[in-house]
Amino acid sequence: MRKPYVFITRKISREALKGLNESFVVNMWEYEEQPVPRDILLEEAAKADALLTMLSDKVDLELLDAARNLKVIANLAVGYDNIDVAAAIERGVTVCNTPDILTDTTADLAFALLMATARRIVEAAEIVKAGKWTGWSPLLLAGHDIHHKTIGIVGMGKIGETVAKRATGFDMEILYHNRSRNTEAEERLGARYTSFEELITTADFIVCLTPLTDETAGMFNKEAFQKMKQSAIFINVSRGAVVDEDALFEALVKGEIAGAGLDVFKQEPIGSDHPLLTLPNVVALPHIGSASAETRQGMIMLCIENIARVLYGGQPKTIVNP
Ligand SMILES: NC(=O)C1=CN([C@@H]2O[C@H](COP(=O)(O)OP(=O)(O)OC[C@H]3O[C@@H](n4cnc5c(N)ncnc54)[C@H](OP(=O)(O)O)[C@@H]3O)[C@@H](O)[C@H]2O)C=CC1
Ligand SMILES: O=CC(=O)O
Repeated sequence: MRKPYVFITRKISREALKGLNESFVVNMWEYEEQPVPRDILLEEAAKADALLTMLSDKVDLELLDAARNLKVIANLAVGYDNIDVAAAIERGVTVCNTPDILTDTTADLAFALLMATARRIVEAAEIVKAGKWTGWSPLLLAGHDIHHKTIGIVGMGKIGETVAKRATGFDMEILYHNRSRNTEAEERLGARYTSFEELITTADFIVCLTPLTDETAGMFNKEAFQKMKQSAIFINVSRGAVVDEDALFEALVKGEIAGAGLDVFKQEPIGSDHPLLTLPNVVALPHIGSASAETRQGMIMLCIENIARVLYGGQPKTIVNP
């Protein structure tokens, strides 16, 4: 009998594959930092019973139509906007992601980015390393206070709540906006539900943690940035496409807002000549929200477990139900 074929779209440790190797034929793209080329992905998908994908792999109709044997896609991310989930489900393919396991690590990064942007940590460190620190002065690199300010979280889900928990330690007032109220966060963290409009006009820190959907795409546009306080700092750890990056650039250049901390971009990797990267009040990171060694290892093991469960005919631990 043919053994099920599993294709992994990025190099991961062979050690992690032990649980799959006994029962399945496993193959992987052997590069850690380079995504699998599209033609190879399509060829592999055509043979695969299971795919372990990255958020940079586009799983669209073309791929799904080529993937006649495919039973499960395990995406190494909680976000799944890279996958046409409805089309996968229609074809009987189970889609899995990695919620929960990355929540704390991503919230740590979001809060670190907020702090780095507010307190100009990257600028300050660069000045010291470049030998440009000429001495102490009263307003040298004076940034914005974080404590006792108002944080507005758009997307108060698992990660949003965990960022809010960190904000309580800084005595911050917490506002949030979702499509539906999160009463648990209100009770546990003292968060207050507001409209999107109220949140963006009153918060000192606006933190985006929604998934990328048709509704959230471009939600931070010119109009939104114009409504923010001139002292506001915008933090995005969601997906780049929730932001109109030209509008953000304009808002920063015109001083309509004070700064931005960005872990995600519309085009990843962002080109080094992108206008946003020329601004001193932008802290830009290479999409590292969940990138701690422990969490990434846990995410890989969860994907492997999900694949094994589905190929053995069972239910995955974490399934995407849009
Ligand atoms: N930068 C990085 O490395 C990482 C980025 N992420 C991103 O963070 C996202 C959130 O993850 P997680 O917290 O686990 O997901 P959750 O599903 O737990 O939370 C998402 C939240 O967004 C809200 N939301 C959805 N649509 C809208 C909308 N149109 N307007 C306002 N709020 C909305 C949801 O509430 P409601 O349904 O009531 O609207 C929910 O509270 C991921 O989808 C991913 O894109 C995640 C991990 C790492
Ligand atoms: O961006 C990362 C994710 O897990 O989603």
